[in-house]
Amino acid sequence: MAARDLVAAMTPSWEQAIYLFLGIWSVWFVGLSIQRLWLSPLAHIPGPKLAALTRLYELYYDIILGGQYTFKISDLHQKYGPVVRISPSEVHVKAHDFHSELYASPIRPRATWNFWTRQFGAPYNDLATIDHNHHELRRNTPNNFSSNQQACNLQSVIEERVDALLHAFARYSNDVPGVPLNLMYPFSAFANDVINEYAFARSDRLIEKSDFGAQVTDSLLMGTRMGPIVKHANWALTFVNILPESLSGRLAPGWSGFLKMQHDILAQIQEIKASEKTEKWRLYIDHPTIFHELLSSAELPPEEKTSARLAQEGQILLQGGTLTTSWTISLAAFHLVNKPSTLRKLRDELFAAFPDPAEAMPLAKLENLPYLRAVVKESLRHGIGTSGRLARISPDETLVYEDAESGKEWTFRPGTVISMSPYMTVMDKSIFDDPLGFHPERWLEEGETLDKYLDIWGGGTRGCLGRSLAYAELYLMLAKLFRRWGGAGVVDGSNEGDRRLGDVGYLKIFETTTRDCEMASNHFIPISHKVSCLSSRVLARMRCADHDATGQQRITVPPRSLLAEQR
Ligand code: HEM
Repeated sequence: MAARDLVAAMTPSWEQAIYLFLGIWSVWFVGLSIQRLWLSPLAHIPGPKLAALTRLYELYYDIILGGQYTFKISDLHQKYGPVVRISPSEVHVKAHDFHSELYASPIRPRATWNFWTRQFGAPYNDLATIDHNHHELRRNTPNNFSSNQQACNLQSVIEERVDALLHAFARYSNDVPGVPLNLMYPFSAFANDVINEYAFARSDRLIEKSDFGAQVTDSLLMGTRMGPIVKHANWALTFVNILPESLSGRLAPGWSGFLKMQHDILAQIQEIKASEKTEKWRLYIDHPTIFHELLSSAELPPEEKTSARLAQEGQILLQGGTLTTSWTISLAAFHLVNKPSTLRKLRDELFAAFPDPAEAMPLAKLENLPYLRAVVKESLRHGIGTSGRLARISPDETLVYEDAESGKEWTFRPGTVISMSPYMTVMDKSIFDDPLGFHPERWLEEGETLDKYLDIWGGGTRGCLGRSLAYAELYLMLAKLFRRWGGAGVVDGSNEGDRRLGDVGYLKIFETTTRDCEMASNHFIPISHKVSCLSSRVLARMRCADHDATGQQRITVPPRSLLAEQR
């Protein structure tokens, strides 16, 4: 009896329990605040106190306002200078001359940060690998795979898909003349087919589908839109993953398509694994898939060759290889048609270099056409690449940044999380005059001096793996498209463009303005305005030349059968 009384006396009431909890929480909160605001090695870095105190500050801009933190960080730099503390453990630097110091050469190890890599939802992937040496090990095999030489070797694969797309454009404009087409989908189908063919030696041939496989693009976009949520609340991904697929597909629109992509990749890996040491494996010698490369690598230990890990490599290749490139091509097409003076110059150059439209277009020759090269660079600048920041940690080297303007020196201890954003360089007025304008000429006038500011590929040993492939796709697509198709201004607006005898057709802009194409939010890749209807990023009405409603120029049109013969 006495013991029971003692237990009862010691058991706190609900009220007491709440006070106890609040007391402990307050002590913890005060301690944490003192540590973050005054004792942290980052305490001397300027920035908003709230950002230094809690990650909820970043969450507010990322999730509540929807991908707005990049813009907020820009504002913070205006207020606090080139070095700003943007979260309890992250410093952001806006100073291009620090880029080579932060991203550094391979002999200066750079790790990355697990909070930052969570957004990719693929923790075993190369891009998400934290440790420098581990990343090197994983990266080494696909690095050989994605060399310049490999992109050249696969020129025929890329060209075949470009031709297929131009054929699909002609078919579309004949079948439904004047009906607008959202160009993002066909260009995304193109990039997706190429990366599938390039890395997995197979293709869903989205270009041939009547809607250009729009669901695949939407699923990939949905994956990137989940990024900020997964970064701040990683459990959300675990939760969605443990739900039955029929339910998770309904909760997150586009998720079913994303899961299908993952299943397809896994199925292919299992098929390839099963074919090891058989005749089928040998059939791939001419065009090995990334999985053949990884599985036969002598450097990679068995734990690096599990199906789950390989599937994540495949997933990031598909995501990285589709949306970035296709968005850049969409922007190039939009801006060229929207600014006829640039289209005219490009077409003059293409017509002079390739008098016969059916002539082969070797990549090496295209890369040496100055105006085309300038158009590609300007489009990449507008595309930004990854609109988010790229974080690095120097594990054992102290980094120093000296602000030339103020003479102030900043020292970052080993282990400090430091990030920079390509967006802030490529949209910097002091480097690129009228940064939102489309001016390929700047790359001709200022020669190679601007090249170092086009840092959209990231840097150091972790820089983009698909750079050569992306360049090859951009050159071939833009050259072939605008050698055969002209531009005709804006639907219900100006008819000014560039239409020439022999053109297969022309592109006209439909309900899209330059502002619509500007970055409106960051979901690791830039998402443009018209956020509510992502699908309307760039619209172009297409017509084969005989459907020319303006009557300005009647051009003999190749009938569909002739188009097919030309190929
Ligand atoms: C316009 C086109 C593209 C742009 C602007 C771009 C940009 C980038 C950037 C900024 C990074 C992060 C680099 C870093 O952390 O320093 C990256 C990584 C990556 N990209 Fe691209 N990318 C493009 C196209 C492609 C293509 C076509 C592929 C497919 C082969 C690809 C595959 C990858 C992969 C696998 C990584 C991770 C590399 C690693 O961590 O080792 N990208 N890309």
